[in-house]
Amino acid sequence: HEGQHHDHDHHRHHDAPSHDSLAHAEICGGSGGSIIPGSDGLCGHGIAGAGEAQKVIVSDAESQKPPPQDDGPRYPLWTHTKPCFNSTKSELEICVFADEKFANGRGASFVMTERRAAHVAKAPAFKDPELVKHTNQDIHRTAPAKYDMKEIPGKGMGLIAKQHIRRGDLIMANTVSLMIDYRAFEELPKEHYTQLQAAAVDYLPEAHREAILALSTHDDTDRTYIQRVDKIAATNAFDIEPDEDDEVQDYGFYVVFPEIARMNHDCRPNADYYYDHETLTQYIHAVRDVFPGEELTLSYINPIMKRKARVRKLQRIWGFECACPLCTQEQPRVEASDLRIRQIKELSNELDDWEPQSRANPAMAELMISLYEQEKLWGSLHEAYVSAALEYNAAGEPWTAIKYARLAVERGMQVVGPKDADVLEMAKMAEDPWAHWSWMKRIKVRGGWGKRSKETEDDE
Ligand SMILES: C[S@@+](CC[C@H](N)C(=O)[O-])C[C@H]1O[C@@H](n2cnc3c(N)ncnc32)[C@H](O)[C@@H]1O
Repeated sequence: HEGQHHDHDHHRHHDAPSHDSLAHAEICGGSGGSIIPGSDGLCGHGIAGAGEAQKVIVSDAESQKPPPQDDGPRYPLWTHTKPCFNSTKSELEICVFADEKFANGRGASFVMTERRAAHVAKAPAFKDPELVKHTNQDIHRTAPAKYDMKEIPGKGMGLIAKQHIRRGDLIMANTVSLMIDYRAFEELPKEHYTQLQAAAVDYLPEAHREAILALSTHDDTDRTYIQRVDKIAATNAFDIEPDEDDEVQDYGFYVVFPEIARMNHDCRPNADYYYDHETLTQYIHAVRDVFPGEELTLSYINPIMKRKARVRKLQRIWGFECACPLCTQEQPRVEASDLRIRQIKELSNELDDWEPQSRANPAMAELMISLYEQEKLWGSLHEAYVSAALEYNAAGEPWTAIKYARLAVERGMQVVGPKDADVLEMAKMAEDPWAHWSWMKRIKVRGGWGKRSKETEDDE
């Protein structure tokens, strides 16, 4: 049951993760090395992040002026840049890059190539700690928590709401603690990437490191330090896709966030997550109202799967028997749910088809919304609203299109975030549906506005 990670393929990018959980499962787990890498002796002499910023610094040094406050990342950026290992398959060299000062002293560690670390370091969060001032309430709390961490029978620890949390409320947000380029698992032998992981954790400031080391390993097997860090990463990491400007698009990141890592799985969760590359932050919002005493949950897998597939995937990848309310209800209810899932998939294919032969129409999108509601897929509902906005607009009904575009924005902001492509597109459509590519689309392709289609004429 090695190599678990949060599979986020239910949000738009259905085929995006290039590494299915199993790919990592094969390389994670098992025996690790035994050396705990010490300090790399490079403290305080790290390399600069972006090339551009380096130029600014060089010219400042020449003119004896201090670097401008608002230009370029802090310098030196990295407090550690070692150890490094060369790939056995390519020219790549993969190292640990740690920044103890990141996010107002919380720190963050990266296992990646120097080039990719420089790309990540261009994120505004490195320049402007104000951006992440209110995140990371776990280690040095300045606001009361909305939950308590408690032992949950059969699940290890979990988070229990201690107050009413409204739909859309932010529950917590964490900046990256340990961010690993997926290529580390492909390019390096296990004994090397596990050493990099352990060193990366070692370089985090003490309280932060302790929070990571206290995380679940899923079982209590005896392990070396390096094996334990590897198992902690495998039990708690999320898959993060590369940002649009990243020159590496085929490999994402494997990322641990210690506070978020305490949330257990439910097939119909009350919270959802999205990652923002600019702030290097994972945000967790409630997708429905949560009452005091309820456990806060996320779905570790695509929730739009039939029961058997969900149970099998959770068992295979995470090693637990799903006992969530959806998986344990009586048979007639399970069957009704599975039928709805099947219909959602069929409708989704039809609605995604923009060729003239598609039968998609607004009623089909309305049915989709209803099925999502019946299934309590609150974290995915914005997808159905997007379909409805497109269908109404394509049918030439701008006001209903605007209504659904607004609903898609409102829901989408909480689960895929304000910078998500769908959310931005829906915001634009809500302003001017007539200028959107979908305007009259289903009518035009069927023979032009006002004209009867050839098929209808032939039928008569
Ligand atoms: C990301 S951690 C969640 C927090 C963890 N329970 C803890 O004690 O820190 C993932 C691990 O929690 C446990 N877990 C999560 N959801 C569960 C569920 N629905 N049923 C049983 N165990 C679950 C499994 O051991 C899984 O490997």
